[in-house]
Amino acid sequence: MFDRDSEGVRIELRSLTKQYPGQAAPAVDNVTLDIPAGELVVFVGPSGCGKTTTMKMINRLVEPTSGEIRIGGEDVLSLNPDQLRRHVGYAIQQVGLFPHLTVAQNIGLVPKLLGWAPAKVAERVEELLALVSLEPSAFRDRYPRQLSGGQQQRVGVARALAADPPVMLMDEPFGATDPITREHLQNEFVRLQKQLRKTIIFVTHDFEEAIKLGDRIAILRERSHIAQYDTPANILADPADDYVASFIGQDGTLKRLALLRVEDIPPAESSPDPALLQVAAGTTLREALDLMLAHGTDRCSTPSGVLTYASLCAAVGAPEQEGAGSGGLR
Ligand SMILES: Nc1ncnc2c1ncn2[C@@H]1O[C@H](COP(=O)(O)OP(=O)(O)OP(=O)(O)O)[C@@H](O)[C@H]1O
Repeated sequence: MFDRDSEGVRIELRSLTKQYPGQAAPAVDNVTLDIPAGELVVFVGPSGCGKTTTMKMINRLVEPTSGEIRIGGEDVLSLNPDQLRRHVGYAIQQVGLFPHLTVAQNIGLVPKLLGWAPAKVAERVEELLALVSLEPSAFRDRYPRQLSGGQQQRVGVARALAADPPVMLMDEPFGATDPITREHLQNEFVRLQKQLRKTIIFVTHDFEEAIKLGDRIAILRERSHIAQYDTPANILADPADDYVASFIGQDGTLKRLALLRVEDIPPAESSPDPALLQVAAGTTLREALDLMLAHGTDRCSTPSGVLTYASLCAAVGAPEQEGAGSGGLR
């Protein structure tokens, strides 16, 4: 199957349609989309617009009414659905851990089905627990009921990664956690994906989450019609229409600042200035702005030079406001 290589493979959806029996309109209507190898694509859209149906057709938990799906060039509809699902990682909000199996047994389920030797399964479980920041010795023998919601979701993500599939489908995998745990899981996930470069489809109705995680975002309307499919930066800079703009909301400028780091923009002066507020490389422009506001200054120094409030505004095409440095972007 397409997972000879555990790095991502391309997914192609062609005129994909799902008409549930007895429904007047299709839940997904004629969707065509290319998901490049190794990218994380987020589907965002309102409840009922068909995100989950679209995703579940890719691992054939839902059978398409018509259309084509290719993963790594292979025609998914001609594969055996059970075999297919062993090669596509799947993580969902409800986690779906088996209550009577330990954490290690839950994570090892698919590798075991694929016939891995027990020692290799055990080794993989240890590696994955460490990867999702759960201490193996403390967690491997617990049962799901002995874990917090956030810990269960991590085990869910570890299980989806277990057989090292090139494709992962994730349906609100962090949805059931409180905002702090959720942010922590998102940060870990961004770090993981930088290493793993899987092809991931990630469903959420949280646009902030989409911006944070997505290489690209597909903003969906009803019946999974694609309103815009582009990088977070391009969507924020140039929303296709009012519908897309309504997802971005009033604080589009702040969201764009959060996507750029201080080294990404031309400094106002090219040498650092030790007398100014010091901001480390890797800091986002939004964090730099917050620091400048907190220190009551409109200038800061980074390893690549001096940034000013005006240079931040110019970087995201925002009009510079009167009284620069006093919170004009807020
Ligand atoms: N098994 C089913 N039988 C009939 N209709 C269904 C079935 N599953 C989903 N639908 C309908 O298809 C449409 C799309 O549902 P889907 O779950 O894909 O949306 P979604 O965007 O994932 O929604 P949410 O964000 O609320 O999970 C909805 O109108 C839903 O009622």
